[in-house]
Amino acid sequence: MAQVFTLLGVFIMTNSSTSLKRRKGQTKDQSKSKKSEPQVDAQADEIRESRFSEPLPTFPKQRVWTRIVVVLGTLIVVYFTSSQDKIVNLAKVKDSVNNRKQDVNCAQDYLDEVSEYKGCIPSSCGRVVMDHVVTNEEADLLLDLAKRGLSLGGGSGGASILDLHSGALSKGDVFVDLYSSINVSEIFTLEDFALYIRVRRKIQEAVAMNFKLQSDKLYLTKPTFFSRLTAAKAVTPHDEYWHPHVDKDTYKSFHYTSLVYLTSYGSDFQGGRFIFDDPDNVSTIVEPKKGRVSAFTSGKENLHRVEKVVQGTRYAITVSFTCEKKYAIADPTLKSKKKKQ
Ligand SMILES: O=C(O)CCC(=O)C(=O)O
Ligand SMILES: [Fe+2]
Repeated sequence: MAQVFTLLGVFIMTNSSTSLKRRKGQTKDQSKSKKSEPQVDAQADEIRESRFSEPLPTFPKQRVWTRIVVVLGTLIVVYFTSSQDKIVNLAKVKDSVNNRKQDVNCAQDYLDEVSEYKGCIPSSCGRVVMDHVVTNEEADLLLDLAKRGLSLGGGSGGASILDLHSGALSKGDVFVDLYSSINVSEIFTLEDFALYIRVRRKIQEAVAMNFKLQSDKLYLTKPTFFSRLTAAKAVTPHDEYWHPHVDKDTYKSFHYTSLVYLTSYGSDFQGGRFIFDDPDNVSTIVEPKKGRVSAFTSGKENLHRVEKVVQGTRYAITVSFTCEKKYAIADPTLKSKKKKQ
């Protein structure tokens, strides 16, 4: 706003000096005409003198005020429009990207923490989008897996999750343990787990490559889950997925977050874009697309949110990695999930 007032001040000063010049100019002209008409009588001189000593006529004053109003209005519009979001599209659905990376400065606390893990320190913090790590076929199979699992539960609000590791599944307003109520081999196959493990390993390699890490210094960590988002009204706070958050604040163990999208923005659902809320009101947007992987450092440098889904169903997998071995989790296996008696 300071700029607005500075500009306004400059404008008013410019305007008053113009008025002054105009008045000076008038005096000069008058003296010129005096020289060319030496016989002007005393009465006319008196009238001229009294005209110059009078206040300025009202017409220029109106012009000044009109200009002030116009300039002020323009500056206010400029001020408010410039304080609105600036959009950066990191990856749109129509794009097909290999490794589209955007570097950002690491948050100091993230850097301090991660610096303790040799081989797990990013070359720079940031985000990367990759459309060729997970194939379309793998994405379709993972989508089918997610639908099968979620068909046994499903939240009453707009967000449902399925965690293949723990068996946590949204059901109504709560989470249930899927593996305690069913024999897992009734719904999932060995191939499902093999696919899940293959995909998560490919993602781990891709994260390591893009952030220049040693892949074996990264460990899968929890929670790692499938998500299904719809436009249904939120029932519990868990349904409010659209709030800006920092993954590392929510989950202490996270150092790298990755997302695999199983459906596409624009065709399978509307809304639901992934947004990094960057400094200076910049919104950096990733449009979810089937098979697209988005990965980022999990610190405060990557504050983010998911837009509300307004139509359709959005499926994704959150796959998270840590540098801290004690937070590592094993890959899920079909065998270890037995129906509890
Ligand atoms: O599904 C997404 O795009 C992001 C989800 C997310 O922010 C999270 O799981 O922490
Ligand atoms: Fe997140």
